[in-house]
Amino acid sequence: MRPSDRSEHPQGTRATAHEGAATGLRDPVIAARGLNLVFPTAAAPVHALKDVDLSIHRGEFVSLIGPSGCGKTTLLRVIADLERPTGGTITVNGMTPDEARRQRAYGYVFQAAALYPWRTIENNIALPLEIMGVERAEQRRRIEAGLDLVGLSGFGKTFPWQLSGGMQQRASIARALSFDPDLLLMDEPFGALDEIVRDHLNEELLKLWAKTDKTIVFVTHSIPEAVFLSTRIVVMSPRPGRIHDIIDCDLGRERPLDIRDTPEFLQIAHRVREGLRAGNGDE
Ligand SMILES: Nc1ncnc2c1ncn2[C@@H]1O[C@H](COP(=O)(O)OP(=O)(O)OP(=O)(O)O)[C@@H](O)[C@H]1O
Repeated sequence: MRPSDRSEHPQGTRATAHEGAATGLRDPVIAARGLNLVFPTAAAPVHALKDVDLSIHRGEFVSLIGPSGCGKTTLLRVIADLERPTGGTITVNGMTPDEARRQRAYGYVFQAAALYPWRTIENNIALPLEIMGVERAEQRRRIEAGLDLVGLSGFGKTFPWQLSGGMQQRASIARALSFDPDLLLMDEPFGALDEIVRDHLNEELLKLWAKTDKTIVFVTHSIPEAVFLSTRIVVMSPRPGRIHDIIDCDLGRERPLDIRDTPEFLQIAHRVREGLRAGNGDE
């Protein structure tokens, strides 16, 4: 771990050891330093992000958790170049977010599946490939691989409305992965789904992550979801939006659903809950 990263763990010490061991000295995929974002509004400026320092390394699964309005989505949108910070610096794959977006360094999965209803599932997945000018045969190959990866083989010719909410979200994940980005940004992708479907998709996402070694940044409101999925959990607090704690989640890569009943899991969940409480109390 480099000295400059120490400020990222305001209250955590375990995270420090883990990050060093797991990631060595490789350049971070995402490096935010002193990041600030103030939205000018008619009423009063909103300090959506304040002094955010965060490094995310290749192959990590990092969740952003915190109460409504703490800046989770804003941080994800800054990484994706959908918002511009008003202070500090951020790099994505060593580039500015603008360059990273142009080079299609990431796939983005929104809260709602956001599939085009007039396109079949395979044509939705093909959309980024069409925009990139990928030739037809290669498009076909990638569509099939994408459908297979998210367990939707055989559903390519259906329309979004013919699929359940969970299947639609899988299709949107396949679309985000169609051009094989190393980085996947996911904004509460399973928030609207019922618990059983969500559990299942959490398991599927973990398998996909293990298989592809992507770097994933995942926004959630759910403590169990964050602990189940993540290698690190960034606990954020609101007004202004900032990082309250970064918690190491060293449960190994193989995580069956019943890991959620183990003392290790419950201990991490407890720490996240405490962090959320303390962060809210700081207001
Ligand atoms: N375009 C905007 N203009 C003005 N204020 C904004 C804008 N986008 C976000 N905000 C404000 O910035 C703050 C952070 O919003 P953000 O959506 O990032 O929070 P969040 O943690 O993702 O919340 P939620 O969990 O409800 O999605 C909030 O106070 C929000 O109202």
